[in-house]
Amino acid sequence: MTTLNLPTPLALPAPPADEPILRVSNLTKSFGGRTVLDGVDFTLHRGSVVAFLGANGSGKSTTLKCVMGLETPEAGSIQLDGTELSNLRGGELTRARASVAMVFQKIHLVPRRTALENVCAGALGRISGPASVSPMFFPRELKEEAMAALARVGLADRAHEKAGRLSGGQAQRVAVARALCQRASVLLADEPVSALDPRAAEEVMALLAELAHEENLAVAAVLHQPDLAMRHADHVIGLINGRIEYSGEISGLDASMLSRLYTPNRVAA
Ligand SMILES: Nc1ncnc2c1ncn2[C@@H]1O[C@H](COP(=O)(O)OP(=O)(O)OP(=O)(O)O)[C@@H](O)[C@H]1O
Repeated sequence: MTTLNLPTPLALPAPPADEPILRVSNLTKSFGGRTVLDGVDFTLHRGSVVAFLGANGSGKSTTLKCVMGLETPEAGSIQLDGTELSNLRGGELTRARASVAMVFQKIHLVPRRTALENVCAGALGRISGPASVSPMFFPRELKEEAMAALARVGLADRAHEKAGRLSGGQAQRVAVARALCQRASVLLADEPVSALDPRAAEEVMALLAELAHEENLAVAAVLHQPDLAMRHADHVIGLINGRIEYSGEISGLDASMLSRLYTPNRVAA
């Protein structure tokens, strides 16, 4: 029989409720000798949306990739739920990272699989046995959880549609449902709405904000649309040349700061 192996929680005391779930300090990264992140510090809290703004090449994506382990920083600290990730190895690191999900501009769904099967795939990190190799063997309780996630993003009626037949906005919502099925507590979204039309972009950002506020997720989204950040983010981080130039409430982001953030970087991407 297929078993759902829930990850064993790390034996760490739960941080107080007002502690950040993610604390990044002094993140430093270079490519080919060129510094692209220069001492980046920020925190993410449950129940809140942080938007990363900045010109092309300012280091927004690299910041998220370092947190996800897709890039390795030269220096800095990344603490997830109070645990320094660089101190973890093997299964412990995998389990810690399982609480962070990523949503990309280029939506990574398997087009020939149904929306439901794609959402179930969010649980692959905790499944063993035949279900880990074929959706045919996904257990009933996983399908129910995936169905609830699809309902949460407003797509229960498309559960059995092949992902390749969904619109861009629907596909991105399926990707968000997959993150819910992963049971992530941090959702990193790298330009999640850049490929969507304005209405779908608005809907996806509204959904991310709703999930942050109602499901207590910590959401960080790289955006190229300051207006979307103004409507949906609780906090904004503005990067210039790999340094944080602005970190604060959306209300403090005035026209002159926005214009500075979007002055082309010294070395553009
Ligand atoms: N794998 C890589 N190899 C070499 N340089 C890279 C790599 N990834 C990113 N860079 C460089 O690092 C800098 C920051 O890139 P990054 O993608 O983080 O910027 P960004 O702010 O997300 O830009 P954009 O808005 O264009 O996506 C850019 O100059 C980019 O060319």
